[in-house]
Amino acid sequence: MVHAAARLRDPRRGPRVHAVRARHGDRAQPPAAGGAVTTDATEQEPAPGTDPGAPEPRGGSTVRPTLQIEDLRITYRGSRGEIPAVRGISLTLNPGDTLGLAGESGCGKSTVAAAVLRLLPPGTEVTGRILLDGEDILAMSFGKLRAVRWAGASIVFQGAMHSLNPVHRIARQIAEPIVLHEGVGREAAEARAVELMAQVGLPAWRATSYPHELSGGQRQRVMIAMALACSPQLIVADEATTALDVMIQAQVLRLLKQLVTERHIALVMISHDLSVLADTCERLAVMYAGRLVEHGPSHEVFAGARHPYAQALSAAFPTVGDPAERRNPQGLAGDPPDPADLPTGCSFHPRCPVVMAECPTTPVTLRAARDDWQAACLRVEDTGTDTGTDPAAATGDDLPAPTLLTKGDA
Ligand SMILES: Nc1ncnc2c1ncn2[C@@H]1O[C@H](COP(=O)(O)OP(=O)(O)OP(=O)(O)O)[C@@H](O)[C@H]1O
Repeated sequence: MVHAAARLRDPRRGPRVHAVRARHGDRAQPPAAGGAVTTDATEQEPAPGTDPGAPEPRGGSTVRPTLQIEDLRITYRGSRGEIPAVRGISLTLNPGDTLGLAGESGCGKSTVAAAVLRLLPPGTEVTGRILLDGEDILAMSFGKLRAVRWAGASIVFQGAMHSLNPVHRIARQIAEPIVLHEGVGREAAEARAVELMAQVGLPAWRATSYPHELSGGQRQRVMIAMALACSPQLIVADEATTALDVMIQAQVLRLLKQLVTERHIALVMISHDLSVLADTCERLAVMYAGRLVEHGPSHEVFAGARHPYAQALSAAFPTVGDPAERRNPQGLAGDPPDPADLPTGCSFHPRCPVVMAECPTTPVTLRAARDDWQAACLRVEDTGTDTGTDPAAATGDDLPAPTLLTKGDA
């Protein structure tokens, strides 16, 4: 299970201020001008309250989380100035957990995904912590990071055609990470590639095909086979099936779900489509304007979200099944805010159909609607059924200083 509980950080702690620090190593860049980052008090106090989840005892033993994200904040820096795309996200996935990450375009989903494998552009500022099997991704040397990509965690993006090398045959491409990470000879690695192809439903004769000879669904399967090649503990699937037609999408999703279950892999699946996430993942997290606004059991969130934004998102999809319970899709007026200029109080209040007088002035973070279900809305009564610990409260001020990503990360 994914754990998240909503203990609010002690407001007396106040906002944390970190000095910007460039990591030394591969082609390191100098620290950003100014040398310090302060996030405004509105946003910091109280801090977003999802629990990164202390390792949960299972059958008497302690399970080390596959992925632990603690108070992650990400700011892009470029010609458009500073764009705070992620504003304090905490999540924990244990082995075998499946988490769907949903939200409209621009809410920060892909930024979180890219951060997990440190694939953000140079100059991006990251604070908080990302632990993969206990190892700090942001503090890792580039050499170690290279070893972790594919073998520890792999990512499947939308648009496999662009991710595959057009001049190499399929088996060779799937074999590549095996050769690279396991020191296996090319012939043996390609034999393994053919086995992997069988697991994702691709016939052996396709081993010698080029990407352009495959359909979109087949190419996406190749990407999944590559993602599985080095038996990672974590797969991040970012809109991995969005471009596929519905039949192929259903097949690929079934396959992914099956492989994840069989191999006890943790899965973070990103999509605009809440219904797909609800069908594939056991838990659902909804993002808005760089923050989590709801996090709970998939089917329950999809059927009865607590946050008005998550409600609107799920109402945008038709339900199937019992005709008596069927609903027509409904839209949501307005657009997500500019990440660099968020509305005060609850960021969603200008679009909220049930906005209250205090919403524009009162910052709101995740509240425990239930021990396994949180929503960031003033209308949600905080049951205080917190099962975990606030990362900051648990560790004091020991969260690392921000990392300024360097060219070596790209
Ligand atoms: N490389 C970048 N440089 C500057 N800003 C960026 C960069 N990548 C993303 N952003 C901005 O960060 C914010 C979050 O983008 P992100 O792609 O993470 O959202 P998303 O929820 O994944 O959207 P989508 O579903 O469209 O991929 C957006 O405002 C986006 O414009």
